[in-house]
Amino acid sequence: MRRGQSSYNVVRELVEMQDLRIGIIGVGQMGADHAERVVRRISGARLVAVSDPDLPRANALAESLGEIRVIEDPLALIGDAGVDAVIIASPGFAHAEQLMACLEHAKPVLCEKPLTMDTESSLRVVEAEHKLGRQLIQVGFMRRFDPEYAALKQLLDSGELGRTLLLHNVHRNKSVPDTFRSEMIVRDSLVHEVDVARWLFDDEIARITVHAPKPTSLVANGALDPQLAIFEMANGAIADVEVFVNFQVGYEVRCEAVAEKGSATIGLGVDVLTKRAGQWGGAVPEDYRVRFGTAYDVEVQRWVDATHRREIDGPTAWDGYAAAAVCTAGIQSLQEGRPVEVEMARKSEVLG
Ligand SMILES: NC(=O)C1=CN([C@@H]2O[C@H](COP(=O)(O)OP(=O)(O)OC[C@H]3O[C@@H](n4cnc5c(N)ncnc54)[C@H](O)[C@@H]3O)[C@@H](O)[C@H]2O)C=CC1
Ligand SMILES: O=C1[C@@H](O)[C@H](O)[C@@H](O)[C@H](O)[C@H]1O
Repeated sequence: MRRGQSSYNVVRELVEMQDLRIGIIGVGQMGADHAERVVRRISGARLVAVSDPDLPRANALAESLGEIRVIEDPLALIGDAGVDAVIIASPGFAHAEQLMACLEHAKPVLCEKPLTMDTESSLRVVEAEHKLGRQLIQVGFMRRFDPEYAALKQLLDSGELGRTLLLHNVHRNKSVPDTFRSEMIVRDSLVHEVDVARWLFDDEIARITVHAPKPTSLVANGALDPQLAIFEMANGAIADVEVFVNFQVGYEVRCEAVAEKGSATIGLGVDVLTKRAGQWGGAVPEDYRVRFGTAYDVEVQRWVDATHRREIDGPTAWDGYAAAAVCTAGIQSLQEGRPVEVEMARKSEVLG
């Protein structure tokens, strides 16, 4: 014990020494949300650094959350000896380079989806991680941690309803920025259902068709919105997905699984059903941060806990790669107006 130091402080310091020291890259909407989560709700970890090319934004966030360093260069944050683990919440185009740097420095990383922007770079990431002989990358497909999705997965896996034959999905955002084009709807939004279908069916998507009905007149950037996607799973099951990112009303995510002996639906929002002033109904969440707040909390807490054990506990780099391959085929389908086979390396050939 140092002179003048209380035993309480010694214990506190020991606890803090064991905390995972997290650095966050990209502190826009999602990164700022994760920063607040790590500071206020996650145990066994503390936020020590942030990085964002928008320095005023990074400075303002760091100041509002306490003693947090701002490291201008994201690669310097990854290499910093005071950072044990990284959350990547930069835009998708920056992920490949930042993930490779995390692998180079052997830093565990929770990377927001998409893993990278294309199949080839995603595969390079998978291969680089495999070479290290340790899984360091977890991908931010947070729906796997949502209590409703988790209950649905458990029910389907129990076999109580027989084999699952179909999934009907709805994915609607209130609105997105003007820069959100047709391809982004596939890569940034539909990618969640790509992961959900692979996860719930425990199977790969063999073929994808993305249809573009007459677009909403409420976006002026030429985006094909809404889109209707059909995933044909390798084992013959089918999932359909409506993605509509300028729905105006609010955020809605639903999934109905149809099985041999019954069906199960999540995302009805029935827990907020109210009756008042001669009307009945409930609130529609504004966005994903509201609808999936618990899922993000569980995702980050389980990632922190697993990182302490030198493991990951969630979607792997392979899952990110598979999703990238499906989205690449999906974009081709959207452009060519036909079903497209998904081209993917064999898992056993890449991972042994
Ligand atoms: N899991 C989920 O439900 C969600 C995931 N996301 C994902 O999170 C990531 C970030 O998305 P948003 O926060 O919505 O975007 P955003 O545009 O709100 O924030 C991105 C931030 O990254 C910064 N940035 C730009 N280039 C950078 C670089 N090269 N290195 C580091 N930072 C850089 C920007 O200045 C900005 O502050 C994306 O991968 C996105 O797909 C976003 C929303 C929800
Ligand atoms: O990941 C997300 C956003 O990037 C995307 O833009 C939204 O469509 C999704 O609902 C949200 O979960």
